[in-house]
Amino acid sequence: MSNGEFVIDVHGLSKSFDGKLAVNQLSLQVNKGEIYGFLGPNGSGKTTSIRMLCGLLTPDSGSGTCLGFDVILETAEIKRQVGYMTQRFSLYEDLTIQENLDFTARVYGMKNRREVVENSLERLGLTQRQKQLAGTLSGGWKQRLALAACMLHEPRLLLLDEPTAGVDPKARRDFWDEIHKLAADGITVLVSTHYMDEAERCHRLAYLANGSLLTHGTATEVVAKSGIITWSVEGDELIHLAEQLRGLPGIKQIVPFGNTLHVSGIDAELLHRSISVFQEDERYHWVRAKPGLEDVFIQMMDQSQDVFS
Ligand SMILES: Nc1ncnc2c1ncn2[C@@H]1O[C@H](COP(=O)(O)OP(=O)(O)OP(=O)(O)O)[C@@H](O)[C@H]1O
Repeated sequence: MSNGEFVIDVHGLSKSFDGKLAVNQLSLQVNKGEIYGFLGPNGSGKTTSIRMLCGLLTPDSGSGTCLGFDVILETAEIKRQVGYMTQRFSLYEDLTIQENLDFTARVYGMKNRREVVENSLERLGLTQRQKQLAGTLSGGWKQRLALAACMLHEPRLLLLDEPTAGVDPKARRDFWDEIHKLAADGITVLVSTHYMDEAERCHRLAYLANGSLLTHGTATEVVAKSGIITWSVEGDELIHLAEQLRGLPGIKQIVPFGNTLHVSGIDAELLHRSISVFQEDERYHWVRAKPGLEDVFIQMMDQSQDVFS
């Protein structure tokens, strides 16, 4: 890699579609062997960012490198060397498992195709089922097959766009174990997700809203930077309590969490003043809670809607 340091190193990437800004001045640095999470609501620009990084979309402005190659001038090299798993797995449902892998190996122009596909089938434990149509596999197996397909050419960078959407929790956990193994082998992974548990499994993460990167860092740093203060309350008829709390000074959000409500704000004193009346009510039990990523991201989503709506 020419920059010798970052696997992804881009500055000020922007992209508009029909005059509407989809990604606004994205700057991002990702280290080798790092699992970097991309979070944000639907339409926030995650896919567009990933496509600019792997050379499928040309940025309107900005510059940088991916795997040491220029994201504007050397896109052919980048495309050859990244593994890109698109949303909905991009498998051909009416081709067999073996044919899907073979097709991908052909796309990458691999010379030792047969051997590579056979090895991949064996690693997946799908040799016996290689003639089965990909469309008949379960969601978890489709996902494993798609990951195997984008790993055939041994990329050093994986770009995974919502790889676990609609997959059951066991398959998601297995998938993340696999991702961590790959990262331990030095493969860098950029992964977009809507799942908070997955966000917590990333080494670092970024949150996008309306095309702009609002925050980034480790999960702990992101929570600490947000300055959010959260109280958790237990008791009966929390739904009525929520109605009474909504809109009071200092209360920015009220979110049900199982049998509790999380009541959060940024101004500790104002928040405390607003909830103090209800703290005296013996029907409720209040404790200061450790805010999680979900509290922070809900808050960010609300803020960005305030700004952009
Ligand atoms: N090819 C395109 N033509 C026109 N508009 C597009 C195109 N691709 C993306 N957009 C728009 O750009 C914005 C960002 O979309 P993008 O798909 O990057 O978001 P996302 O964060 O990946 O969303 P999701 O979580 O739903 O996948 C959206 O408003 C989307 O409609």
